[in-house]
Amino acid sequence: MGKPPNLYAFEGADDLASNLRAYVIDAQNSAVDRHGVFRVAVSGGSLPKILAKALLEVKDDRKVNFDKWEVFFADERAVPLDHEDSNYRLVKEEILDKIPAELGKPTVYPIDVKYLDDIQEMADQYEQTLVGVFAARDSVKLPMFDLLLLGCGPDGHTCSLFPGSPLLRETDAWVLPISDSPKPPPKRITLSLPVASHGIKIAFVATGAGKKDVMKQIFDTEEGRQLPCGLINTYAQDRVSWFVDFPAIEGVSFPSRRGSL
Ligand SMILES: O=C(O)[C@H](O)[C@@H](O)[C@H](O)[C@H](O)COP(=O)(O)O
Repeated sequence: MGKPPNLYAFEGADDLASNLRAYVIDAQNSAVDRHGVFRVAVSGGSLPKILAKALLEVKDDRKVNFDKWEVFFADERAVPLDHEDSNYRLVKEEILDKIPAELGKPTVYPIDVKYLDDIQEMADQYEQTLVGVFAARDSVKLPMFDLLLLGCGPDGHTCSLFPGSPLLRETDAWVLPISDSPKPPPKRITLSLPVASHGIKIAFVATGAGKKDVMKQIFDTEEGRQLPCGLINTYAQDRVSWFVDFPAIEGVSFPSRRGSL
């Protein structure tokens, strides 16, 4: 038995956002001290809006140093970048377009839309992007993000890794195509489970009563530990922190720290 993940629960969105902010800025500062940049992978879904609140709305005296950020997509839908299903578009509209000039500009790595009709090629190209940034594949086994910011679906999926998917068994590729995602749209690319579990820090954000059944499964049952989010908890242990609100953990027995980090 390793060290369990951290589960932080907050009464409201403001509290969650200010604690998420503190956590992200700590991760940013240690990454910048370590290697001069902050490499982050983000998901779609409800996460970008909550992250925007944490990074851009909460006021305190600590600085989000966007100049040092390199932003990647933990998963992305195979659609044009201005399409309403695009995670890039979501992150751009919620966060990138709203960053005030004095906080600097992140470097962003979207998918290459040349390959919309060939998602295997799109996944391979995105993997090559990671290779270019994180070092050659033969010199590092897996890319190590400083922080992965992930969501959790009501079925326990994360990134575009869905329960029972053969993609969960992939041990070699860093980025995988999926053509039959149960959550629309069907065609996507996603980080593989080993990459998603390998971050220096991994944060899940899950809010609302719609998540309470899956949270109970993931934290309180053996079956739930086999779901994609549960597998990341098992592999990454206390490198994982969950930021949730009270409705999302109603009935969960696993101990949570309430109110602050
Ligand atoms: O592109 C996607 O579909 C997302 O990356 C996906 O993995 C998301 O994070 C979860 O479905 C949770 O979404 P919610 O936070 O909206 O429930």
